[in-house]
Amino acid sequence: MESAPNTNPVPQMLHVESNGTIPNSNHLFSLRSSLSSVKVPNWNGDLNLRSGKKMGLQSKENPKIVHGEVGYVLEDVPHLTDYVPDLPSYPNPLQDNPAYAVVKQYFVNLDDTVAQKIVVHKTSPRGTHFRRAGPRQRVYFESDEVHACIVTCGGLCPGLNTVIREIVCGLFHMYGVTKILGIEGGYRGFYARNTITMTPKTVNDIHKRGGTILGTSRGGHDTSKIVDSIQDRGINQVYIIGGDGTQKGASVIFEEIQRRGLKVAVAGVPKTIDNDIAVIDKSFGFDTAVEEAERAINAAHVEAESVENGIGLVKLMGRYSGFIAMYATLASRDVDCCLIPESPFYLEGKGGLFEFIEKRLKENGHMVLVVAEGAGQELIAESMRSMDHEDASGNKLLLDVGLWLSQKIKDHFARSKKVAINLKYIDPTYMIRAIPGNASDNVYCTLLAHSVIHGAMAGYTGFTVGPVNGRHAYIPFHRITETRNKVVITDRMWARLLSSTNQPSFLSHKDVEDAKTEGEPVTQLLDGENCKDGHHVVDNGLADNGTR
Ligand SMILES: Nc1ncnc2c1ncn2[C@@H]1O[C@H](COP(=O)(O)OP(=O)(O)O)[C@@H](O)[C@H]1O
Ligand SMILES: O=P(O)(O)OC[C@H]1O[C@](O)(COP(=O)(O)O)[C@@H](O)[C@@H]1O
Ligand SMILES: [Mg+2]
Repeated sequence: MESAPNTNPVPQMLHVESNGTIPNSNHLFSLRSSLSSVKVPNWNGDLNLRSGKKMGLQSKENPKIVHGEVGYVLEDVPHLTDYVPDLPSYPNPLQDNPAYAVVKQYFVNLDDTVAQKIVVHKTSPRGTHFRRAGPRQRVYFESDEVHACIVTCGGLCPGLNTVIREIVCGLFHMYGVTKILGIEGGYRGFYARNTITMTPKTVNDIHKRGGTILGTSRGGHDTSKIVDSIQDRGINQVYIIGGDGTQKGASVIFEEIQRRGLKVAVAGVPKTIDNDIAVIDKSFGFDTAVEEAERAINAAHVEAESVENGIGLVKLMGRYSGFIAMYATLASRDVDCCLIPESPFYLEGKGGLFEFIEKRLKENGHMVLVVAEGAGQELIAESMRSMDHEDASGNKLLLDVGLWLSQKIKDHFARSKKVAINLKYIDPTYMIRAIPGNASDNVYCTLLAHSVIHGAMAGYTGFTVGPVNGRHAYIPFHRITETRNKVVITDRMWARLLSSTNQPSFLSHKDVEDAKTEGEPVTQLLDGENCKDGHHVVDNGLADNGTR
């Protein structure tokens, strides 16, 4: 354990040449040869990257966007050389690593980028791209200079320990980094808790455990205290694992570090069990959660079919997005009705839930309902106290739809006296996220860890890593925090679900039309995503698997 921060000074001055250029900026502009025009909005006016002029501090309001031919756009991530002067680079030590040296084309070409949209028309512009993740020929840290730290924030998710383990082992084995600290208990751990020294030995078997060995928390994001702690301890690589809230926090930390002119790479690994993080294909732990959710649905099915007029009701996580409920339903095939936040429903009257339950019980003698925790919140609010409560991170605190729905169904059938039902309610909420990652999530976590390490070592900062159409990319923080993925109820995946359960859509003609307009363009099935304002991505998050 290390308790007292050391005071290892790091460069504080932001050096700008008198002619406004940034030294060592060649790296940054390696794309320039292939670009017809390069436009960087708001960076001290409209400057041209070809001239290598200073770009100003980067932020959500001042993104690093590069335009190329035929509508090519690179939404780039910041690099330490953008604001730290005279940064030397070094050959990547992986060149001498026997495990990697034999791999043909192991290093990523500096000009490689990943397209956000892969389904295009003959006349489509090339569209938005992100920088491809992976090891570079040259790095901006020497192995013994690196002092890394890892922090986990927000809710738990299967695979957290695997990401931690692989960051530690990857830094150690690939880059020879030995100084790695674990920050305990989320963001507040930077200034209020001790740190843990981490080595491959101490993390050796943590991937077999659920949770995070570092602990986590909500709230407690005090930017200046966090950056003071980073600076005081001499930390120069910060690995931040967490969801949308965490990545917003990481973005603010990056901006403060940049403002102070510190040579510190800030890199995020996106985490959320709800799979609602924008841009990336899928978040780690999601598959594991769906698998575990299916076990609960199985139990509900067994209970329901064993009694007369049995109803099994399962509540699953999904605060704003119903991906877990949708995929668990699709995987199970035992579910008669799936309710998610994106699809409003109603209980009474023609086309309502009660009518459907009666019909299914008559047909089959039992039924299984799955409800995502964020579903029907407005309905509950009508019959219960106010719903405007928040947790320490500012997330909406939900009213318990599972208990509410159970009671409503029981009341309805008691009142109608038509059928005597036997309802079993299962709430596996925390069980699906407090488990270790499954095999495929563990491999995915390893790739995420490797990608994030390569990015930080190569001097990139202010980025999150994740697969975009199957290729790992470096994505600027703001792109994954400005919007969240939701199930598009006018998209094919939801149609598949409706056809597998044969449940009512609960939508009027007007609802369908409204949903289509919200998700413009209506050609989304061809595009594979809903794009608004150029980059508002709202799709089912599971691209590149041939399912769309
Ligand atoms: N807008 C924000 N700016 C700075 N920090 C934030 C912001 N939103 C959330 N955070 C911080 O990020 C951490 C995790 O956020 P939370 O929403 O609880 O989980 P998650 O990252 O999983 O979404 C908390 O410590 C919280 O204080
Ligand atoms: O009880 P907690 O820890 O606040 O977590 C509950 C919430 O966390 C989630 O799992 C997602 O949280 P994140 O924002 O951390 O990804 C939600 O589905 C759920 O509502
Ligand atoms: Mg969140």
